Amino acid sequence: MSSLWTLPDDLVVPDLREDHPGPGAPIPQHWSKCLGCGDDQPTGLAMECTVGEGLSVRGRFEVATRFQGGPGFIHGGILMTAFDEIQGFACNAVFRKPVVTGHMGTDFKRPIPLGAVLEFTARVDGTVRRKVYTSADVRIVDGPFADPDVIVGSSHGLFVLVGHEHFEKGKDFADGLPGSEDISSI
Ligand SMILES: CCCCC/C=C\C/C=C\C/C=C\C/C=C\CCCC(=O)SCCNC(=O)CCNC(=O)[C@H](O)C(C)(C)COP(=O)(O)OP(=O)(O)OC[C@H]1O[C@@H](n2cnc3c(N)ncnc32)[C@H](O)[C@@H]1OP(=O)(O)O
Repeated sequence: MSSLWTLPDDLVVPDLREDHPGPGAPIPQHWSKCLGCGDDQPTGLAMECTVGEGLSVRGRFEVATRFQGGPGFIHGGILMTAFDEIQGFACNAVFRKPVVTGHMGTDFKRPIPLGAVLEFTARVDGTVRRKVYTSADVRIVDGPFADPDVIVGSSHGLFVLVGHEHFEKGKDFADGLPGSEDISSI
């Protein structure tokens, strides 16, 4: 079973920037307090991301006990959080500009056990004006149920390019603010 998701006919596939780093280059957290990638967010996923082939990025994290939904398995919302993060990173790697999630859909194809090490691949499929269309999949590459040939979940997203003023509205409520070490400060 797979969700219905149709890319628009007027999709524009972006070129890679000349200074785009090659596959395997590490991508820093976008800021330390982020639930998805931050290293100063003890309840978070601390997803580690690298540049992938072409317009893609990769991300990895281990399913900790605190991410349990049904007994022994990942909570579906945690998987969606990871997909949100990695598709956001795909946009950021290609455009080096902030995006926010407008819409996301996720297919849960196989149960994912606690202790599994998940590897995500996300890519920019194209743009229409400020809209960035993305897709992603995930495999278990280590730990229980590991089989790198099996896609255990997939996702599509519509992200919207925004200016930094979008985030100004949150400053009064923020738990810290991005620093120079975070890619958000670019
Ligand atoms: C303090 C400084 C901090 C600076 C941080 C800076 C940067 C961060 C940098 C890097 C990040 C790196 C990696 C990212 C990692 C993770 C990402 C996680 C992302 C999130 O987790 S983020 C939280 C959840 N997210 C929201 O909190 C969004 C709430 N929302 C809004 O803020 C508005 O809704 C917005 C801005 C989306 C649009 O508003 P708007 O007024 O700017 O523009 P508008 O409405 O015109 O939409 C423009 C075109 O998008 C289409 N469109 C819009 N929404 C759609 C939908 N749902 N479905 C289908 N199409 C949609 C329209 O139909 C139109 O399409 P068209 O061009 O065809 O007319």
